Amino acid sequence: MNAQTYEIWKEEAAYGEYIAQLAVMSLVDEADLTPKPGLVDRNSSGSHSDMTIETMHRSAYALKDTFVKMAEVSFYQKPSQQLREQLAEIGRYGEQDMFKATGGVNTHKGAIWSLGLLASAAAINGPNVTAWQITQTAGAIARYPDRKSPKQATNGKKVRHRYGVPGAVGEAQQGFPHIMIYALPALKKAREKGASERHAKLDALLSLMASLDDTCILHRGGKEALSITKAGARAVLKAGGSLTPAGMKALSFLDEKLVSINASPGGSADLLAAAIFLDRLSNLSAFR
Ligand SMILES: CC(C)(COP(=O)(O)OP(=O)(O)OC[C@H]1O[C@@H](n2cnc3c(N)ncnc32)[C@H](O[C@H]2O[C@H](COP(=O)(O)OP(=O)(O)OP(=O)(O)O)[C@@H](O)[C@H]2O)[C@@H]1O)[C@@H](O)C(=O)NCCC(=O)NCCS
Ligand SMILES: Nc1ncnc2[nH]cnc12
Repeated sequence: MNAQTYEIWKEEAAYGEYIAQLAVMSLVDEADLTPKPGLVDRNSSGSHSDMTIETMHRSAYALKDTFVKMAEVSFYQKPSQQLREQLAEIGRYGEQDMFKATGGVNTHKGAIWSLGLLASAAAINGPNVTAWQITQTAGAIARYPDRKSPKQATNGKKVRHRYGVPGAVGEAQQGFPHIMIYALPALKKAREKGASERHAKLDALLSLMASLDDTCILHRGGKEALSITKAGARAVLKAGGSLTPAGMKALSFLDEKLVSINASPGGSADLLAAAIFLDRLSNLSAFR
C-alpha cells in the first residue's frame, strides 16, 4: 500500500467507524428515551415481557460491527443489485449477533434494516449531505430485490399480505417518507418551541405513531390495535405534545392502554432511531 492509498484507507476506516458509532448511539438514545408508550424504556419493559433496557443496550452495542461492515462495502459504490445483496448478507449475520446478545429476542431486526440502509447510503454520499439525499440513496438500494432472502413467511410478510400495508420494506423503498414528513419536522418544530431534546424526541416518536402502519402492532393486535395507537398518539399531540402536562397525561394513558392490549410500536421506535441518526449526521457534520 503506498502512502496515498494508506491515507485514503485511513479516512474511510475512520468515517465507517463514525457512521457505525452514530448508528449505535441512535439506538441507545431511542432505548433510553422515557417514557415511551408500549416500548422498552428506562422505566419499564412496556408490552415486552422478554426485554429490558439492558437487553436493548446489549443489542445496540452488538450491532456496531454490522454497521461498520455495511459502511465499508458502500464506499465508492452506487446503489446496485450487488450492493443490495452484500448488505443483506451482512444484515443476516447482524441479526445472528443480535440474537446472540439478547438470548434469542428480536430487539432490533427492523432497525438493522432501516439503519443499515441509511449507514450504507451515508457512506456512499460522504460527509456534508442532507437527510433527503441519504434517504433517497437508501431507497434506491432497497428497491433492488434480495434474491437470497429466505422464503419462509415473516410476521411482516404475513401482515403486509393480510392488510395491504407497505411495512418496513415499503417504507425504505419509498425513501423513508415517515422520517422525512413526520419525524424530522417534529424534532425541528419542538426545538423551535424551546423543547428539550427529550421532549423533541418524544414528539417525533408520537408523530410517527400517529401515522405509521406499524406491522409490529398489526401482527400483535390487528387493525383495532393500530387504530387505538394512532388515535392515542394524535390525542397526545393535540393536547400540546409531551411538553404540556395535558399531553403527558394523555401519553401515560396511551402507555397503559397499549400495555393492556399487548401492542408495541416497534416500527416507530426503529424509525425514531433512524431519524436521530440522520439528524445527528446532518447537524454534526463534524467529520473532516
Ligand atoms: C426486510 C426485513 C426488514 C424483513 O421485513 P419483514 O417485513 O419481512 O418483517 P419482519 O421480520 O416482521 O420485520 C420488520 C420489522 O421492521 C419494523 N417495522 C414494522 N413496521 C414498520 C414500518 N412500517 N416501517 C419501518 N419499520 C417497521 C419492526 O421492527 C421492530 O419490531 C420488532 C419487535 O417486534 P415483536 O413483535 O416484539 O417481535 P417479533 O419477533 O416480530 O414478534 P413475535 O414473533 O415475538 O410475536 C423489532 O425487530 C423492532 O426492530 C418489524 O418487526 C429484514 O428483516 C430482512 O430482510 N432482513 C434480512 C437481510 C437484510 O436485508 N438486512 C438488512 C440490509 S440493510
Ligand atoms: N424501545 C423499544 N422497545 C421495544 N421494541 C423496540 N424495537 C426498537 N426499539 C424498541
